[in-house]
Amino acid sequence: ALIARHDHPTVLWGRDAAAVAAIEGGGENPRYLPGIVLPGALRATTSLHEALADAELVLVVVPSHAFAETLRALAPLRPPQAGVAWATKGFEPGSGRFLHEVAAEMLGDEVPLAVVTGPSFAKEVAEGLPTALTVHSDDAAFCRQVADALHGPAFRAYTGNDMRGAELGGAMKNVLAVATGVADGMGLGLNARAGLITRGLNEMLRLNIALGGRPETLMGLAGLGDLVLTCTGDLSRNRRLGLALGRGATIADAVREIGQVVESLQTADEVMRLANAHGIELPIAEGVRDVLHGTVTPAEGLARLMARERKAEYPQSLFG
Ligand SMILES: NC(=O)C1=CN([C@@H]2O[C@H](COP(=O)(O)OP(=O)(O)OC[C@H]3O[C@@H](n4cnc5c(N)ncnc54)[C@H](OP(=O)(O)O)[C@@H]3O)[C@@H](O)[C@H]2O)C=CC1
Ligand SMILES: O=C(CO)COP(=O)(O)O
Repeated sequence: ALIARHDHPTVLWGRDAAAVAAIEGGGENPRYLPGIVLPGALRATTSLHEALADAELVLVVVPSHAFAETLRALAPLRPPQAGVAWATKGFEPGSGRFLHEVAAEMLGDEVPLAVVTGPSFAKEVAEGLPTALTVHSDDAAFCRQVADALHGPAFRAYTGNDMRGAELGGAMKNVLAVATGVADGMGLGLNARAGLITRGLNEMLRLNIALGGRPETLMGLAGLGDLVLTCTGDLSRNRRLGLALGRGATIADAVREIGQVVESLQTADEVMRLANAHGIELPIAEGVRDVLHGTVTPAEGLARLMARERKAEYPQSLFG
């Protein structure tokens, strides 16, 4: 909708014929964006072939568990001129690979790739509310092309060249949003929420540095920006999962009630796999992983965090 509003001929592909018909015929996505009038210029189709014909840019926005299969389907249909960007947040479930690694393997090293990420609830973007996010790519020209398509009167698209850091931020904030949701659901107060956000940012920074990433990416829209949004905004599905668990709901009931993708359910495992592989302690992310697996209750998770030894806030500088 955003790109179509910027006068780019835009074709949305979806697999649900009824949803596609509602968008194409009625200008509305009744399940995911009810009541929001989509631009008349936005086309929709169930044919990936039709969606990709003549495309100059492909933007993938499926959940992380569907990322690889979607790239596999689009790879043979992608016009040679079209680079591939994605707004998906997470890792490849099971392998923990970064999505830019999956994309490079499936599409080949010569295809321009970009990560679109930052604090951007879909509903607010669709409503035309002011939003700022960031596009990261190793290909500067493609990065500018993606940012230009998104940038407009109500949308600021920044650019960068740290795909790894940008993807790590988008993935980790979903896990940390569950933690603040749990704390708020348990009624632990505003101090606890601010403490979790700040120490959560510290977990992002430490893992990113262990992976060889740049701290400024995590201090920007891809990290801190999205962390604050998702840890405080009740539009976040990951935060809502935490809220429900903190109030005593079961995971199954909470997920059913939310009715949309909750990326942390997969990402928490992959974040901890990455952290363990690099010998990095992430007590908040680990607590979320264990609560999501049901091996620890929210109260036990809290007790575990509070019982940790006192230590320096920054044992060593993160900024060199
Ligand atoms: N919503 C948001 O505010 C933001 C979301 N993101 C990220 O975007 C990604 C998608 O999230 P979001 O759109 O919100 O999730 P939703 O749960 O709202 O929607 C998921 C969409 O992906 C489709 N889908 C799921 N699996 C497949 C598949 N195998 N093949 C094709 N289509 C599939 C669904 O189709 P169907 O209805 O047929 O199941 C549906 O249209 C996530 O990684 C999320 O973190 C990033 C920024 C903001
Ligand atoms: O990524 C998002 C906003 O930037 C959406 O967050 P949730 O997936 O938690 O709803």
